[in-house]
Amino acid sequence: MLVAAGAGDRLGADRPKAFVALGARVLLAESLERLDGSPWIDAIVVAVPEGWEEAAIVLAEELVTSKVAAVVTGGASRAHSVCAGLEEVPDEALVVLVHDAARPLVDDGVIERVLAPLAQGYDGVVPGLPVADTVKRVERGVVVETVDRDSLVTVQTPQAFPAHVLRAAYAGPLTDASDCASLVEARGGRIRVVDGDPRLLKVTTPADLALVASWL
Ligand SMILES: Nc1ccn([C@@H]2O[C@H](COP(=O)(O)OP(=O)(O)OP(=O)(O)O)[C@@H](O)[C@H]2O)c(=O)n1
Ligand SMILES: C[C@](O)(CO)[C@H](O)COP(=O)(O)O
Repeated sequence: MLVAAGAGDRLGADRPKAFVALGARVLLAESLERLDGSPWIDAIVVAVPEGWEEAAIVLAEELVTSKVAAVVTGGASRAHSVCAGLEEVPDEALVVLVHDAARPLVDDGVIERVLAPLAQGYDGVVPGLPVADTVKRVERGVVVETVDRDSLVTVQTPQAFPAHVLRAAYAGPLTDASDCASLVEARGGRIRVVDGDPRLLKVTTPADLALVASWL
């Protein structure tokens, strides 16, 4: 599943983030084409903002993608968009991989890394990166604690789950979960972390967009 229904307020563009230019085409095109070309992926459900469904269908046709099973209207939060996408995931799917369109530079390396540990019985697998900076907990502008960063990672997508585990997690309250794994964790699920990739940077600000464009 490719979630692309965010507004992109922090990017400050005149259109939803998935449809801003990245190089010669739109941001959504990059991850869509990469997932479509992956031998590990059979079907793709794309969630886009209301009013952008037709644009996404046209884009998929222009890219000559062959695996787009459905384009759905996303929701008010990422979790609601994932929920909408899950409705269209084929019943026979055993594994669901959820990826942010805002991370265009997805490749088969990270897809293989998140899929492999599922065979060992994990309830989910996420790519993570070590924290490079010192981390402090702050209250009203004053440091209250310097946090031990050795056990911390920042988490990326794609995130992979057995389909029944992800469906069960999204059948309950969505809370304000910022990623899929946190809903699985809340039900006691065991999530494995594998190596992420700095080039899987999430395009959030204009500086991120310029950086990712320079890597293309
Ligand atoms: N209602 C939402 C919100 C986010 N996303 C997707 O979730 C991913 C991560 O979201 P992020 O880029 O962090 O947030 P945006 O809502 O897109 O950006 P902003 O918070 O700046 O508005 C993106 O691919 C985004 O399209 C989504 O499908 N539906
Ligand atoms: C899912 C995610 O990309 C994992 O890092 C991230 O939580 C989404 O960010 P958001 O800003 O909370 O939408």
